[in-house]
Amino acid sequence: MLETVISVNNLEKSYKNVDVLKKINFTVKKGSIFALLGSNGAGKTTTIRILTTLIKPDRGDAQVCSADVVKQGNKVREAISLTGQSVAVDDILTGRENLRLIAKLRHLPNAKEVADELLERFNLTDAADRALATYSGGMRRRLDLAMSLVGTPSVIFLDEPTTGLDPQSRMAMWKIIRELADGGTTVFLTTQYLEEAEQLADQIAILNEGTIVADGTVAELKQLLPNGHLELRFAELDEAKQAEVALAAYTPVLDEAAQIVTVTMDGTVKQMMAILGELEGANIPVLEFSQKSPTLEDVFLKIVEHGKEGL
Ligand SMILES: Nc1ncnc2c1ncn2[C@@H]1O[C@H](COP(=O)(O)OP(=O)(O)OP(=O)(O)O)[C@@H](O)[C@H]1O
Repeated sequence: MLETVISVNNLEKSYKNVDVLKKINFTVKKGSIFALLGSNGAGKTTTIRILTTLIKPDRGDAQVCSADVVKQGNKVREAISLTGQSVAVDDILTGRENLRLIAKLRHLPNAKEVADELLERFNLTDAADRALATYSGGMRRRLDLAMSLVGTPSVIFLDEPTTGLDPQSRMAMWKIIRELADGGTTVFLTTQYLEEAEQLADQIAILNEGTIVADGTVAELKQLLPNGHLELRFAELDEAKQAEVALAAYTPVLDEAAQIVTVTMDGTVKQMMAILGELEGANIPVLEFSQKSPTLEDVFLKIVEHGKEGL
């Protein structure tokens, strides 16, 4: 069985009268990618700040690499690195100088080699001797991540690693993150992009109003929302409108421009046949239909809207 690298137990944190974290619990396995999802202000950064020893919880405890984040902060800090939302690198120095500086600060004997190897790995060799001020957003993020890998930490915390990146840079970042996990590094990331969590994460936890409302693999989370959708397209808008009336029992949504009616269903063949039979009986010809499984976004929105009990 895979080793647990992060363990969070009944963690609580409040600021004045705001209860940011209310007894949260989760565990993260070695070499996995864990994504913490939540709306703005849900408490994601607060969780990361506690796990990286920047702030202390009010109650509960957490261990990272078997060390307690409050009582053994030094041990935790030796095992981790944190890459924040704001890029914490020096603009006047070059990429290479930034990396060497960090390697020296970490007392690595081979700072030059470490910097060269990371520049190569992050595809920054060509820009290595340019001042950082000339780097694009994607290059800065790559350098930021490269800097956090100096000293080969066991666990890396990435707070919204791809916010503001274009699709190409985002995919390059995803590739690097996957490679890190494949190499045995545990990755803890927060993201506002559900697609990012769906693409990358082995395990996802959804934080809502200070509570973990869902925790599992993408497939497990999707099972929380068994309902799927059936999209029915019609040749004429008039037919689509008739279908909307005929299928009133299935909460239809009409897209007039596309002449598509989307209905909610339980995903069974029986119900699909009942829906199509209904239209057949009413003499409304369907041009084409397709079944849609719930996306992670559907699950997230539903949970955030209604809480887990409302699913
Ligand atoms: N130092 C502080 N003092 C008072 N309130 C704070 C402090 N830090 C965070 N908060 C509040 O705690 C709540 C959670 O903040 P946090 O930054 O953890 O959320 P988040 O999920 O990371 O949000 P975002 O996606 O916007 O970054 C917010 O309501 C925030 O205003």
